[in-house]
Amino acid sequence: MTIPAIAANGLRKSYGDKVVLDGIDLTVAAGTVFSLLGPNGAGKTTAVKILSTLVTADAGELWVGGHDPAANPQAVRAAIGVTGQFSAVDGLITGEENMWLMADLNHLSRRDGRRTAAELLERFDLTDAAKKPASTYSGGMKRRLDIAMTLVGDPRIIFLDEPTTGLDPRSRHNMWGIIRELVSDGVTVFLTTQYLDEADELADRIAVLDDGKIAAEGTAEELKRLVPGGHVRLRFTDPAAYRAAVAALREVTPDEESLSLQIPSGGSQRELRAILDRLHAAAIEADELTVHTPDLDDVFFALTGGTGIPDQPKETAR
Ligand SMILES: Nc1ncnc2c1ncn2[C@@H]1O[C@H](COP(=O)(O)OP(=O)(O)OP(=O)(O)O)[C@@H](O)[C@H]1O
Repeated sequence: MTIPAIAANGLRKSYGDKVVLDGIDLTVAAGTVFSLLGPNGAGKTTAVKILSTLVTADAGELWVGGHDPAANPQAVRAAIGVTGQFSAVDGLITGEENMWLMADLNHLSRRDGRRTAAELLERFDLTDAAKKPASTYSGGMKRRLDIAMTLVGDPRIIFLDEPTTGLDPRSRHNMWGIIRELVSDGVTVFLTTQYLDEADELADRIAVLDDGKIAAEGTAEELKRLVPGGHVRLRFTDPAAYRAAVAALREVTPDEESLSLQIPSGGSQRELRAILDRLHAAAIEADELTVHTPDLDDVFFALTGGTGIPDQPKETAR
């Protein structure tokens, strides 16, 4: 068995009376993306802070990059990079100067530091902005600079704490490309996010954090199999047709206001035909029929009672 890049066993942390992490177990294989998914305040940042040695745990066995963060924080720090809500970017100096500072902190020679900085600025499309103060950068540019600064130390494990929160769709997709590139270089990524589509898109494994506990853990596909979220949705413009359909079909969840109804379904041809046959037999014509397969939204709502996840565009209809 290979040694995991990150492991936690029974991780606990409270602030006063508030239990933030209530016995968390997780394992992250080297070279994979692990996503800790949860709503605001779920404890994601606290978990990152503990694993990256910024905060000490109350209890639990931890293992990061071959070391125990509590016993050997320096060794853990040498193996990891952290970017996110507590960004290291200094807005008063230029992007390039931020990179040079990082090179100094990593004890690179002046020559190596300048070369590495130039290469990373180029890689993250920041060469043109390199001589401008970082305070003038857009949100996406700041995040890219933050990651570039982290990579100066060539970490094998990177913690990305909500790397795309607040970014526009284009910058989000850029960031996803950067994360994929890191993984293709063999880096292990520990990603926290409140976005289900982000976890679905990037993560090899996902843990859903809710109320200080891991509510479920697995691949996106495994998590989706946990919930019977699949359904067919029919929409009508004619109220009479809508009412006739509600009467004609079985297991219907009607929504009077939108003149639509849902029928649980795995979306197979046979199931669809059964629905269409019934509509046909009753001479009812729906104005719209969509098939929805379960997605991480369904998983999340089933597991957590639907607290606090922001609205996201649903792209599951076909
Ligand atoms: N230093 C602290 N002192 C007291 N309470 C804290 C401290 N840090 C975090 N908390 C509390 O712990 C809980 C979890 O916070 P944390 O920042 O880990 O959540 P999160 O999942 O990262 O959420 P967000 O998406 O808002 O960053 C919150 O209720 C927060 O108020």
